[in-house]
Amino acid sequence: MQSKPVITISELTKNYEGFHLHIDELNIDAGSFVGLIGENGAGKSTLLQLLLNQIRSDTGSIRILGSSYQKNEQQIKLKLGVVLEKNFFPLSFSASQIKKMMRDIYPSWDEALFLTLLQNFALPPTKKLKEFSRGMTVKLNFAVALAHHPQILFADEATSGLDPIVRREILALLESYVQKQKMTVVLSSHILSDLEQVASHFVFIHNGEILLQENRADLLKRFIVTTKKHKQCYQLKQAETTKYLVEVTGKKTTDTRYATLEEILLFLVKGVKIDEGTTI
Ligand SMILES: Nc1ncnc2c1ncn2[C@@H]1O[C@H](COP(=O)(O)OP(=O)(O)OP(=O)(O)O)[C@@H](O)[C@H]1O
Repeated sequence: MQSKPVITISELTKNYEGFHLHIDELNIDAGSFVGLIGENGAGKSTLLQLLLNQIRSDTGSIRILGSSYQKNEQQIKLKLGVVLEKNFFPLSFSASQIKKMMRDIYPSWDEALFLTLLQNFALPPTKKLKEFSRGMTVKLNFAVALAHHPQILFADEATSGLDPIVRREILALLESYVQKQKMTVVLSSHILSDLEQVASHFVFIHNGEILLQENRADLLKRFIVTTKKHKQCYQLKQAETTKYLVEVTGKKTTDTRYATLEEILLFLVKGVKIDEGTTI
């Protein structure tokens, strides 16, 4: 059965000097874990800011949970969880003080869940944020974002600068919310190996446009890496060997392997597409 989209974008544009974001169409279904990926300056944060109504688009429309910000901003925002790269809570606050603040904002605030998350993350309730490490701060921000049962969670580069163990802990938690509660996650990250493990869909932005949107299972089975040149392939010259990315047409042979997400993106952006008849 097809899920209903919880995010619908059509003909969205946003212009800055020297940068143009243009998204024809993007639909994100409930219960998806979307990895938003792209090079520095590709437009990931701009798209997330538009999705959160932090900036206005020049043209086009965004519908979140079947409604628009023009009509229902407050109701929509109460159903969203947000974790950004920078912490936005006062550093003089403790987790307990943040808890008091959040329960006045969110009618769906779940105090028991928040305390459980603090405990699971081993976060002290009374220590001030200014005494937290980066990892502790990020965990707290996720605990706050999850404790009001958001239907969609947006995270922009939130796990950058964290060690792999903390990142895995956070991603596994998000994965469990997606699977058990059909929460939708849209998470931007440059750590492609993380996303390769947890994301169910990838949206790849390049120069302000969506170059690729595909589900994980299809994308990671679509390309193989080989050292043999094929008639139609992407070539990436590296220091020692030249590797080719080939779209899978038949069976994968034993001398090839599936491309990683990082290789696919690197080949698509930096690789040279070799068409039939081209000599290299
Ligand atoms: N407020 C702004 N005013 C002018 N230009 C902006 C503004 N915000 C973003 N831009 C420009 O929009 C482009 C996309 O930036 P954005 O932050 O969306 O990229 P990103 O994909 O999130 O990059 P990164 O991975 O480096 O965080 C950049 O060229 C940036 O300079």
